[in-house]
Amino acid sequence: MLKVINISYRLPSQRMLFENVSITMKQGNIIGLSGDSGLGKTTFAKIVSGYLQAEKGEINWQHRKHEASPVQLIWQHPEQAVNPKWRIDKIVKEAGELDHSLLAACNIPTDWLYRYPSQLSGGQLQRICIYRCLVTRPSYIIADEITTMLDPVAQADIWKWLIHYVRQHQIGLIIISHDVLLLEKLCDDVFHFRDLMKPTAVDGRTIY
Ligand SMILES: Nc1ncnc2c1ncn2[C@@H]1O[C@H](COP(=O)(O)OP(=O)(O)OP(=O)(O)O)[C@@H](O)[C@H]1O
Repeated sequence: MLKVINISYRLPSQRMLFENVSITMKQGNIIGLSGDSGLGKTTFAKIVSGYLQAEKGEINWQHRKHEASPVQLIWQHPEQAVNPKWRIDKIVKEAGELDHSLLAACNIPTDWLYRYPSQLSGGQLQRICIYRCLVTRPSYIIADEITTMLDPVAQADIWKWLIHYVRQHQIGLIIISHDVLLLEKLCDDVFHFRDLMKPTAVDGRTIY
């Protein structure tokens, strides 16, 4: 179980961005998170995956001993998530030993490993970022607008195998998107970010 309990975040300007956000999910569940621009969804994702510290609140998970965070974030802009001066083989090996069966599952031909990020399309580079996330064997993944910049065919392609993979490996997935129709198609449940902040969430909002 991933339990996020009453987390609050204050911006450098001292304005509270959000207060008492709670969510509970099991491995193997797929949850959609929508909400207006600027509500704090990306900030929430960064906190839960360990990139930012909440002002208060708790994040708990049950996880086997592991070096990498059990909650991994896949970013919206893959080109900003990788070092442009590194070849792809170096980028992926940074996250873990090369796993050829996972490369095949991600539909990544080995010749991509000898290219630089600028020599791959946005969709191809996002696959590399997804591989890099999966090779750390996460228990949970937060996918923050990961296909927004892709054409519909590339979008459908990524979701088809990623959803299959997380279901097969019992990984919990939170998908953040403005596309509510897409969320309704892919997810077991869809929530508006604002609903996670309701006062009723004081003792932790339980999904399922
Ligand atoms: N380090 C920071 N300094 C100042 N303001 C920040 C900082 N980080 C986030 N913000 C502000 O916090 C608000 C929430 O940002 P965030 O990216 O989390 O929202 P979001 O809900 O993901 O939006 P979108 O749907 O547009 O991606 C925005 O107004 C943003 O400008």
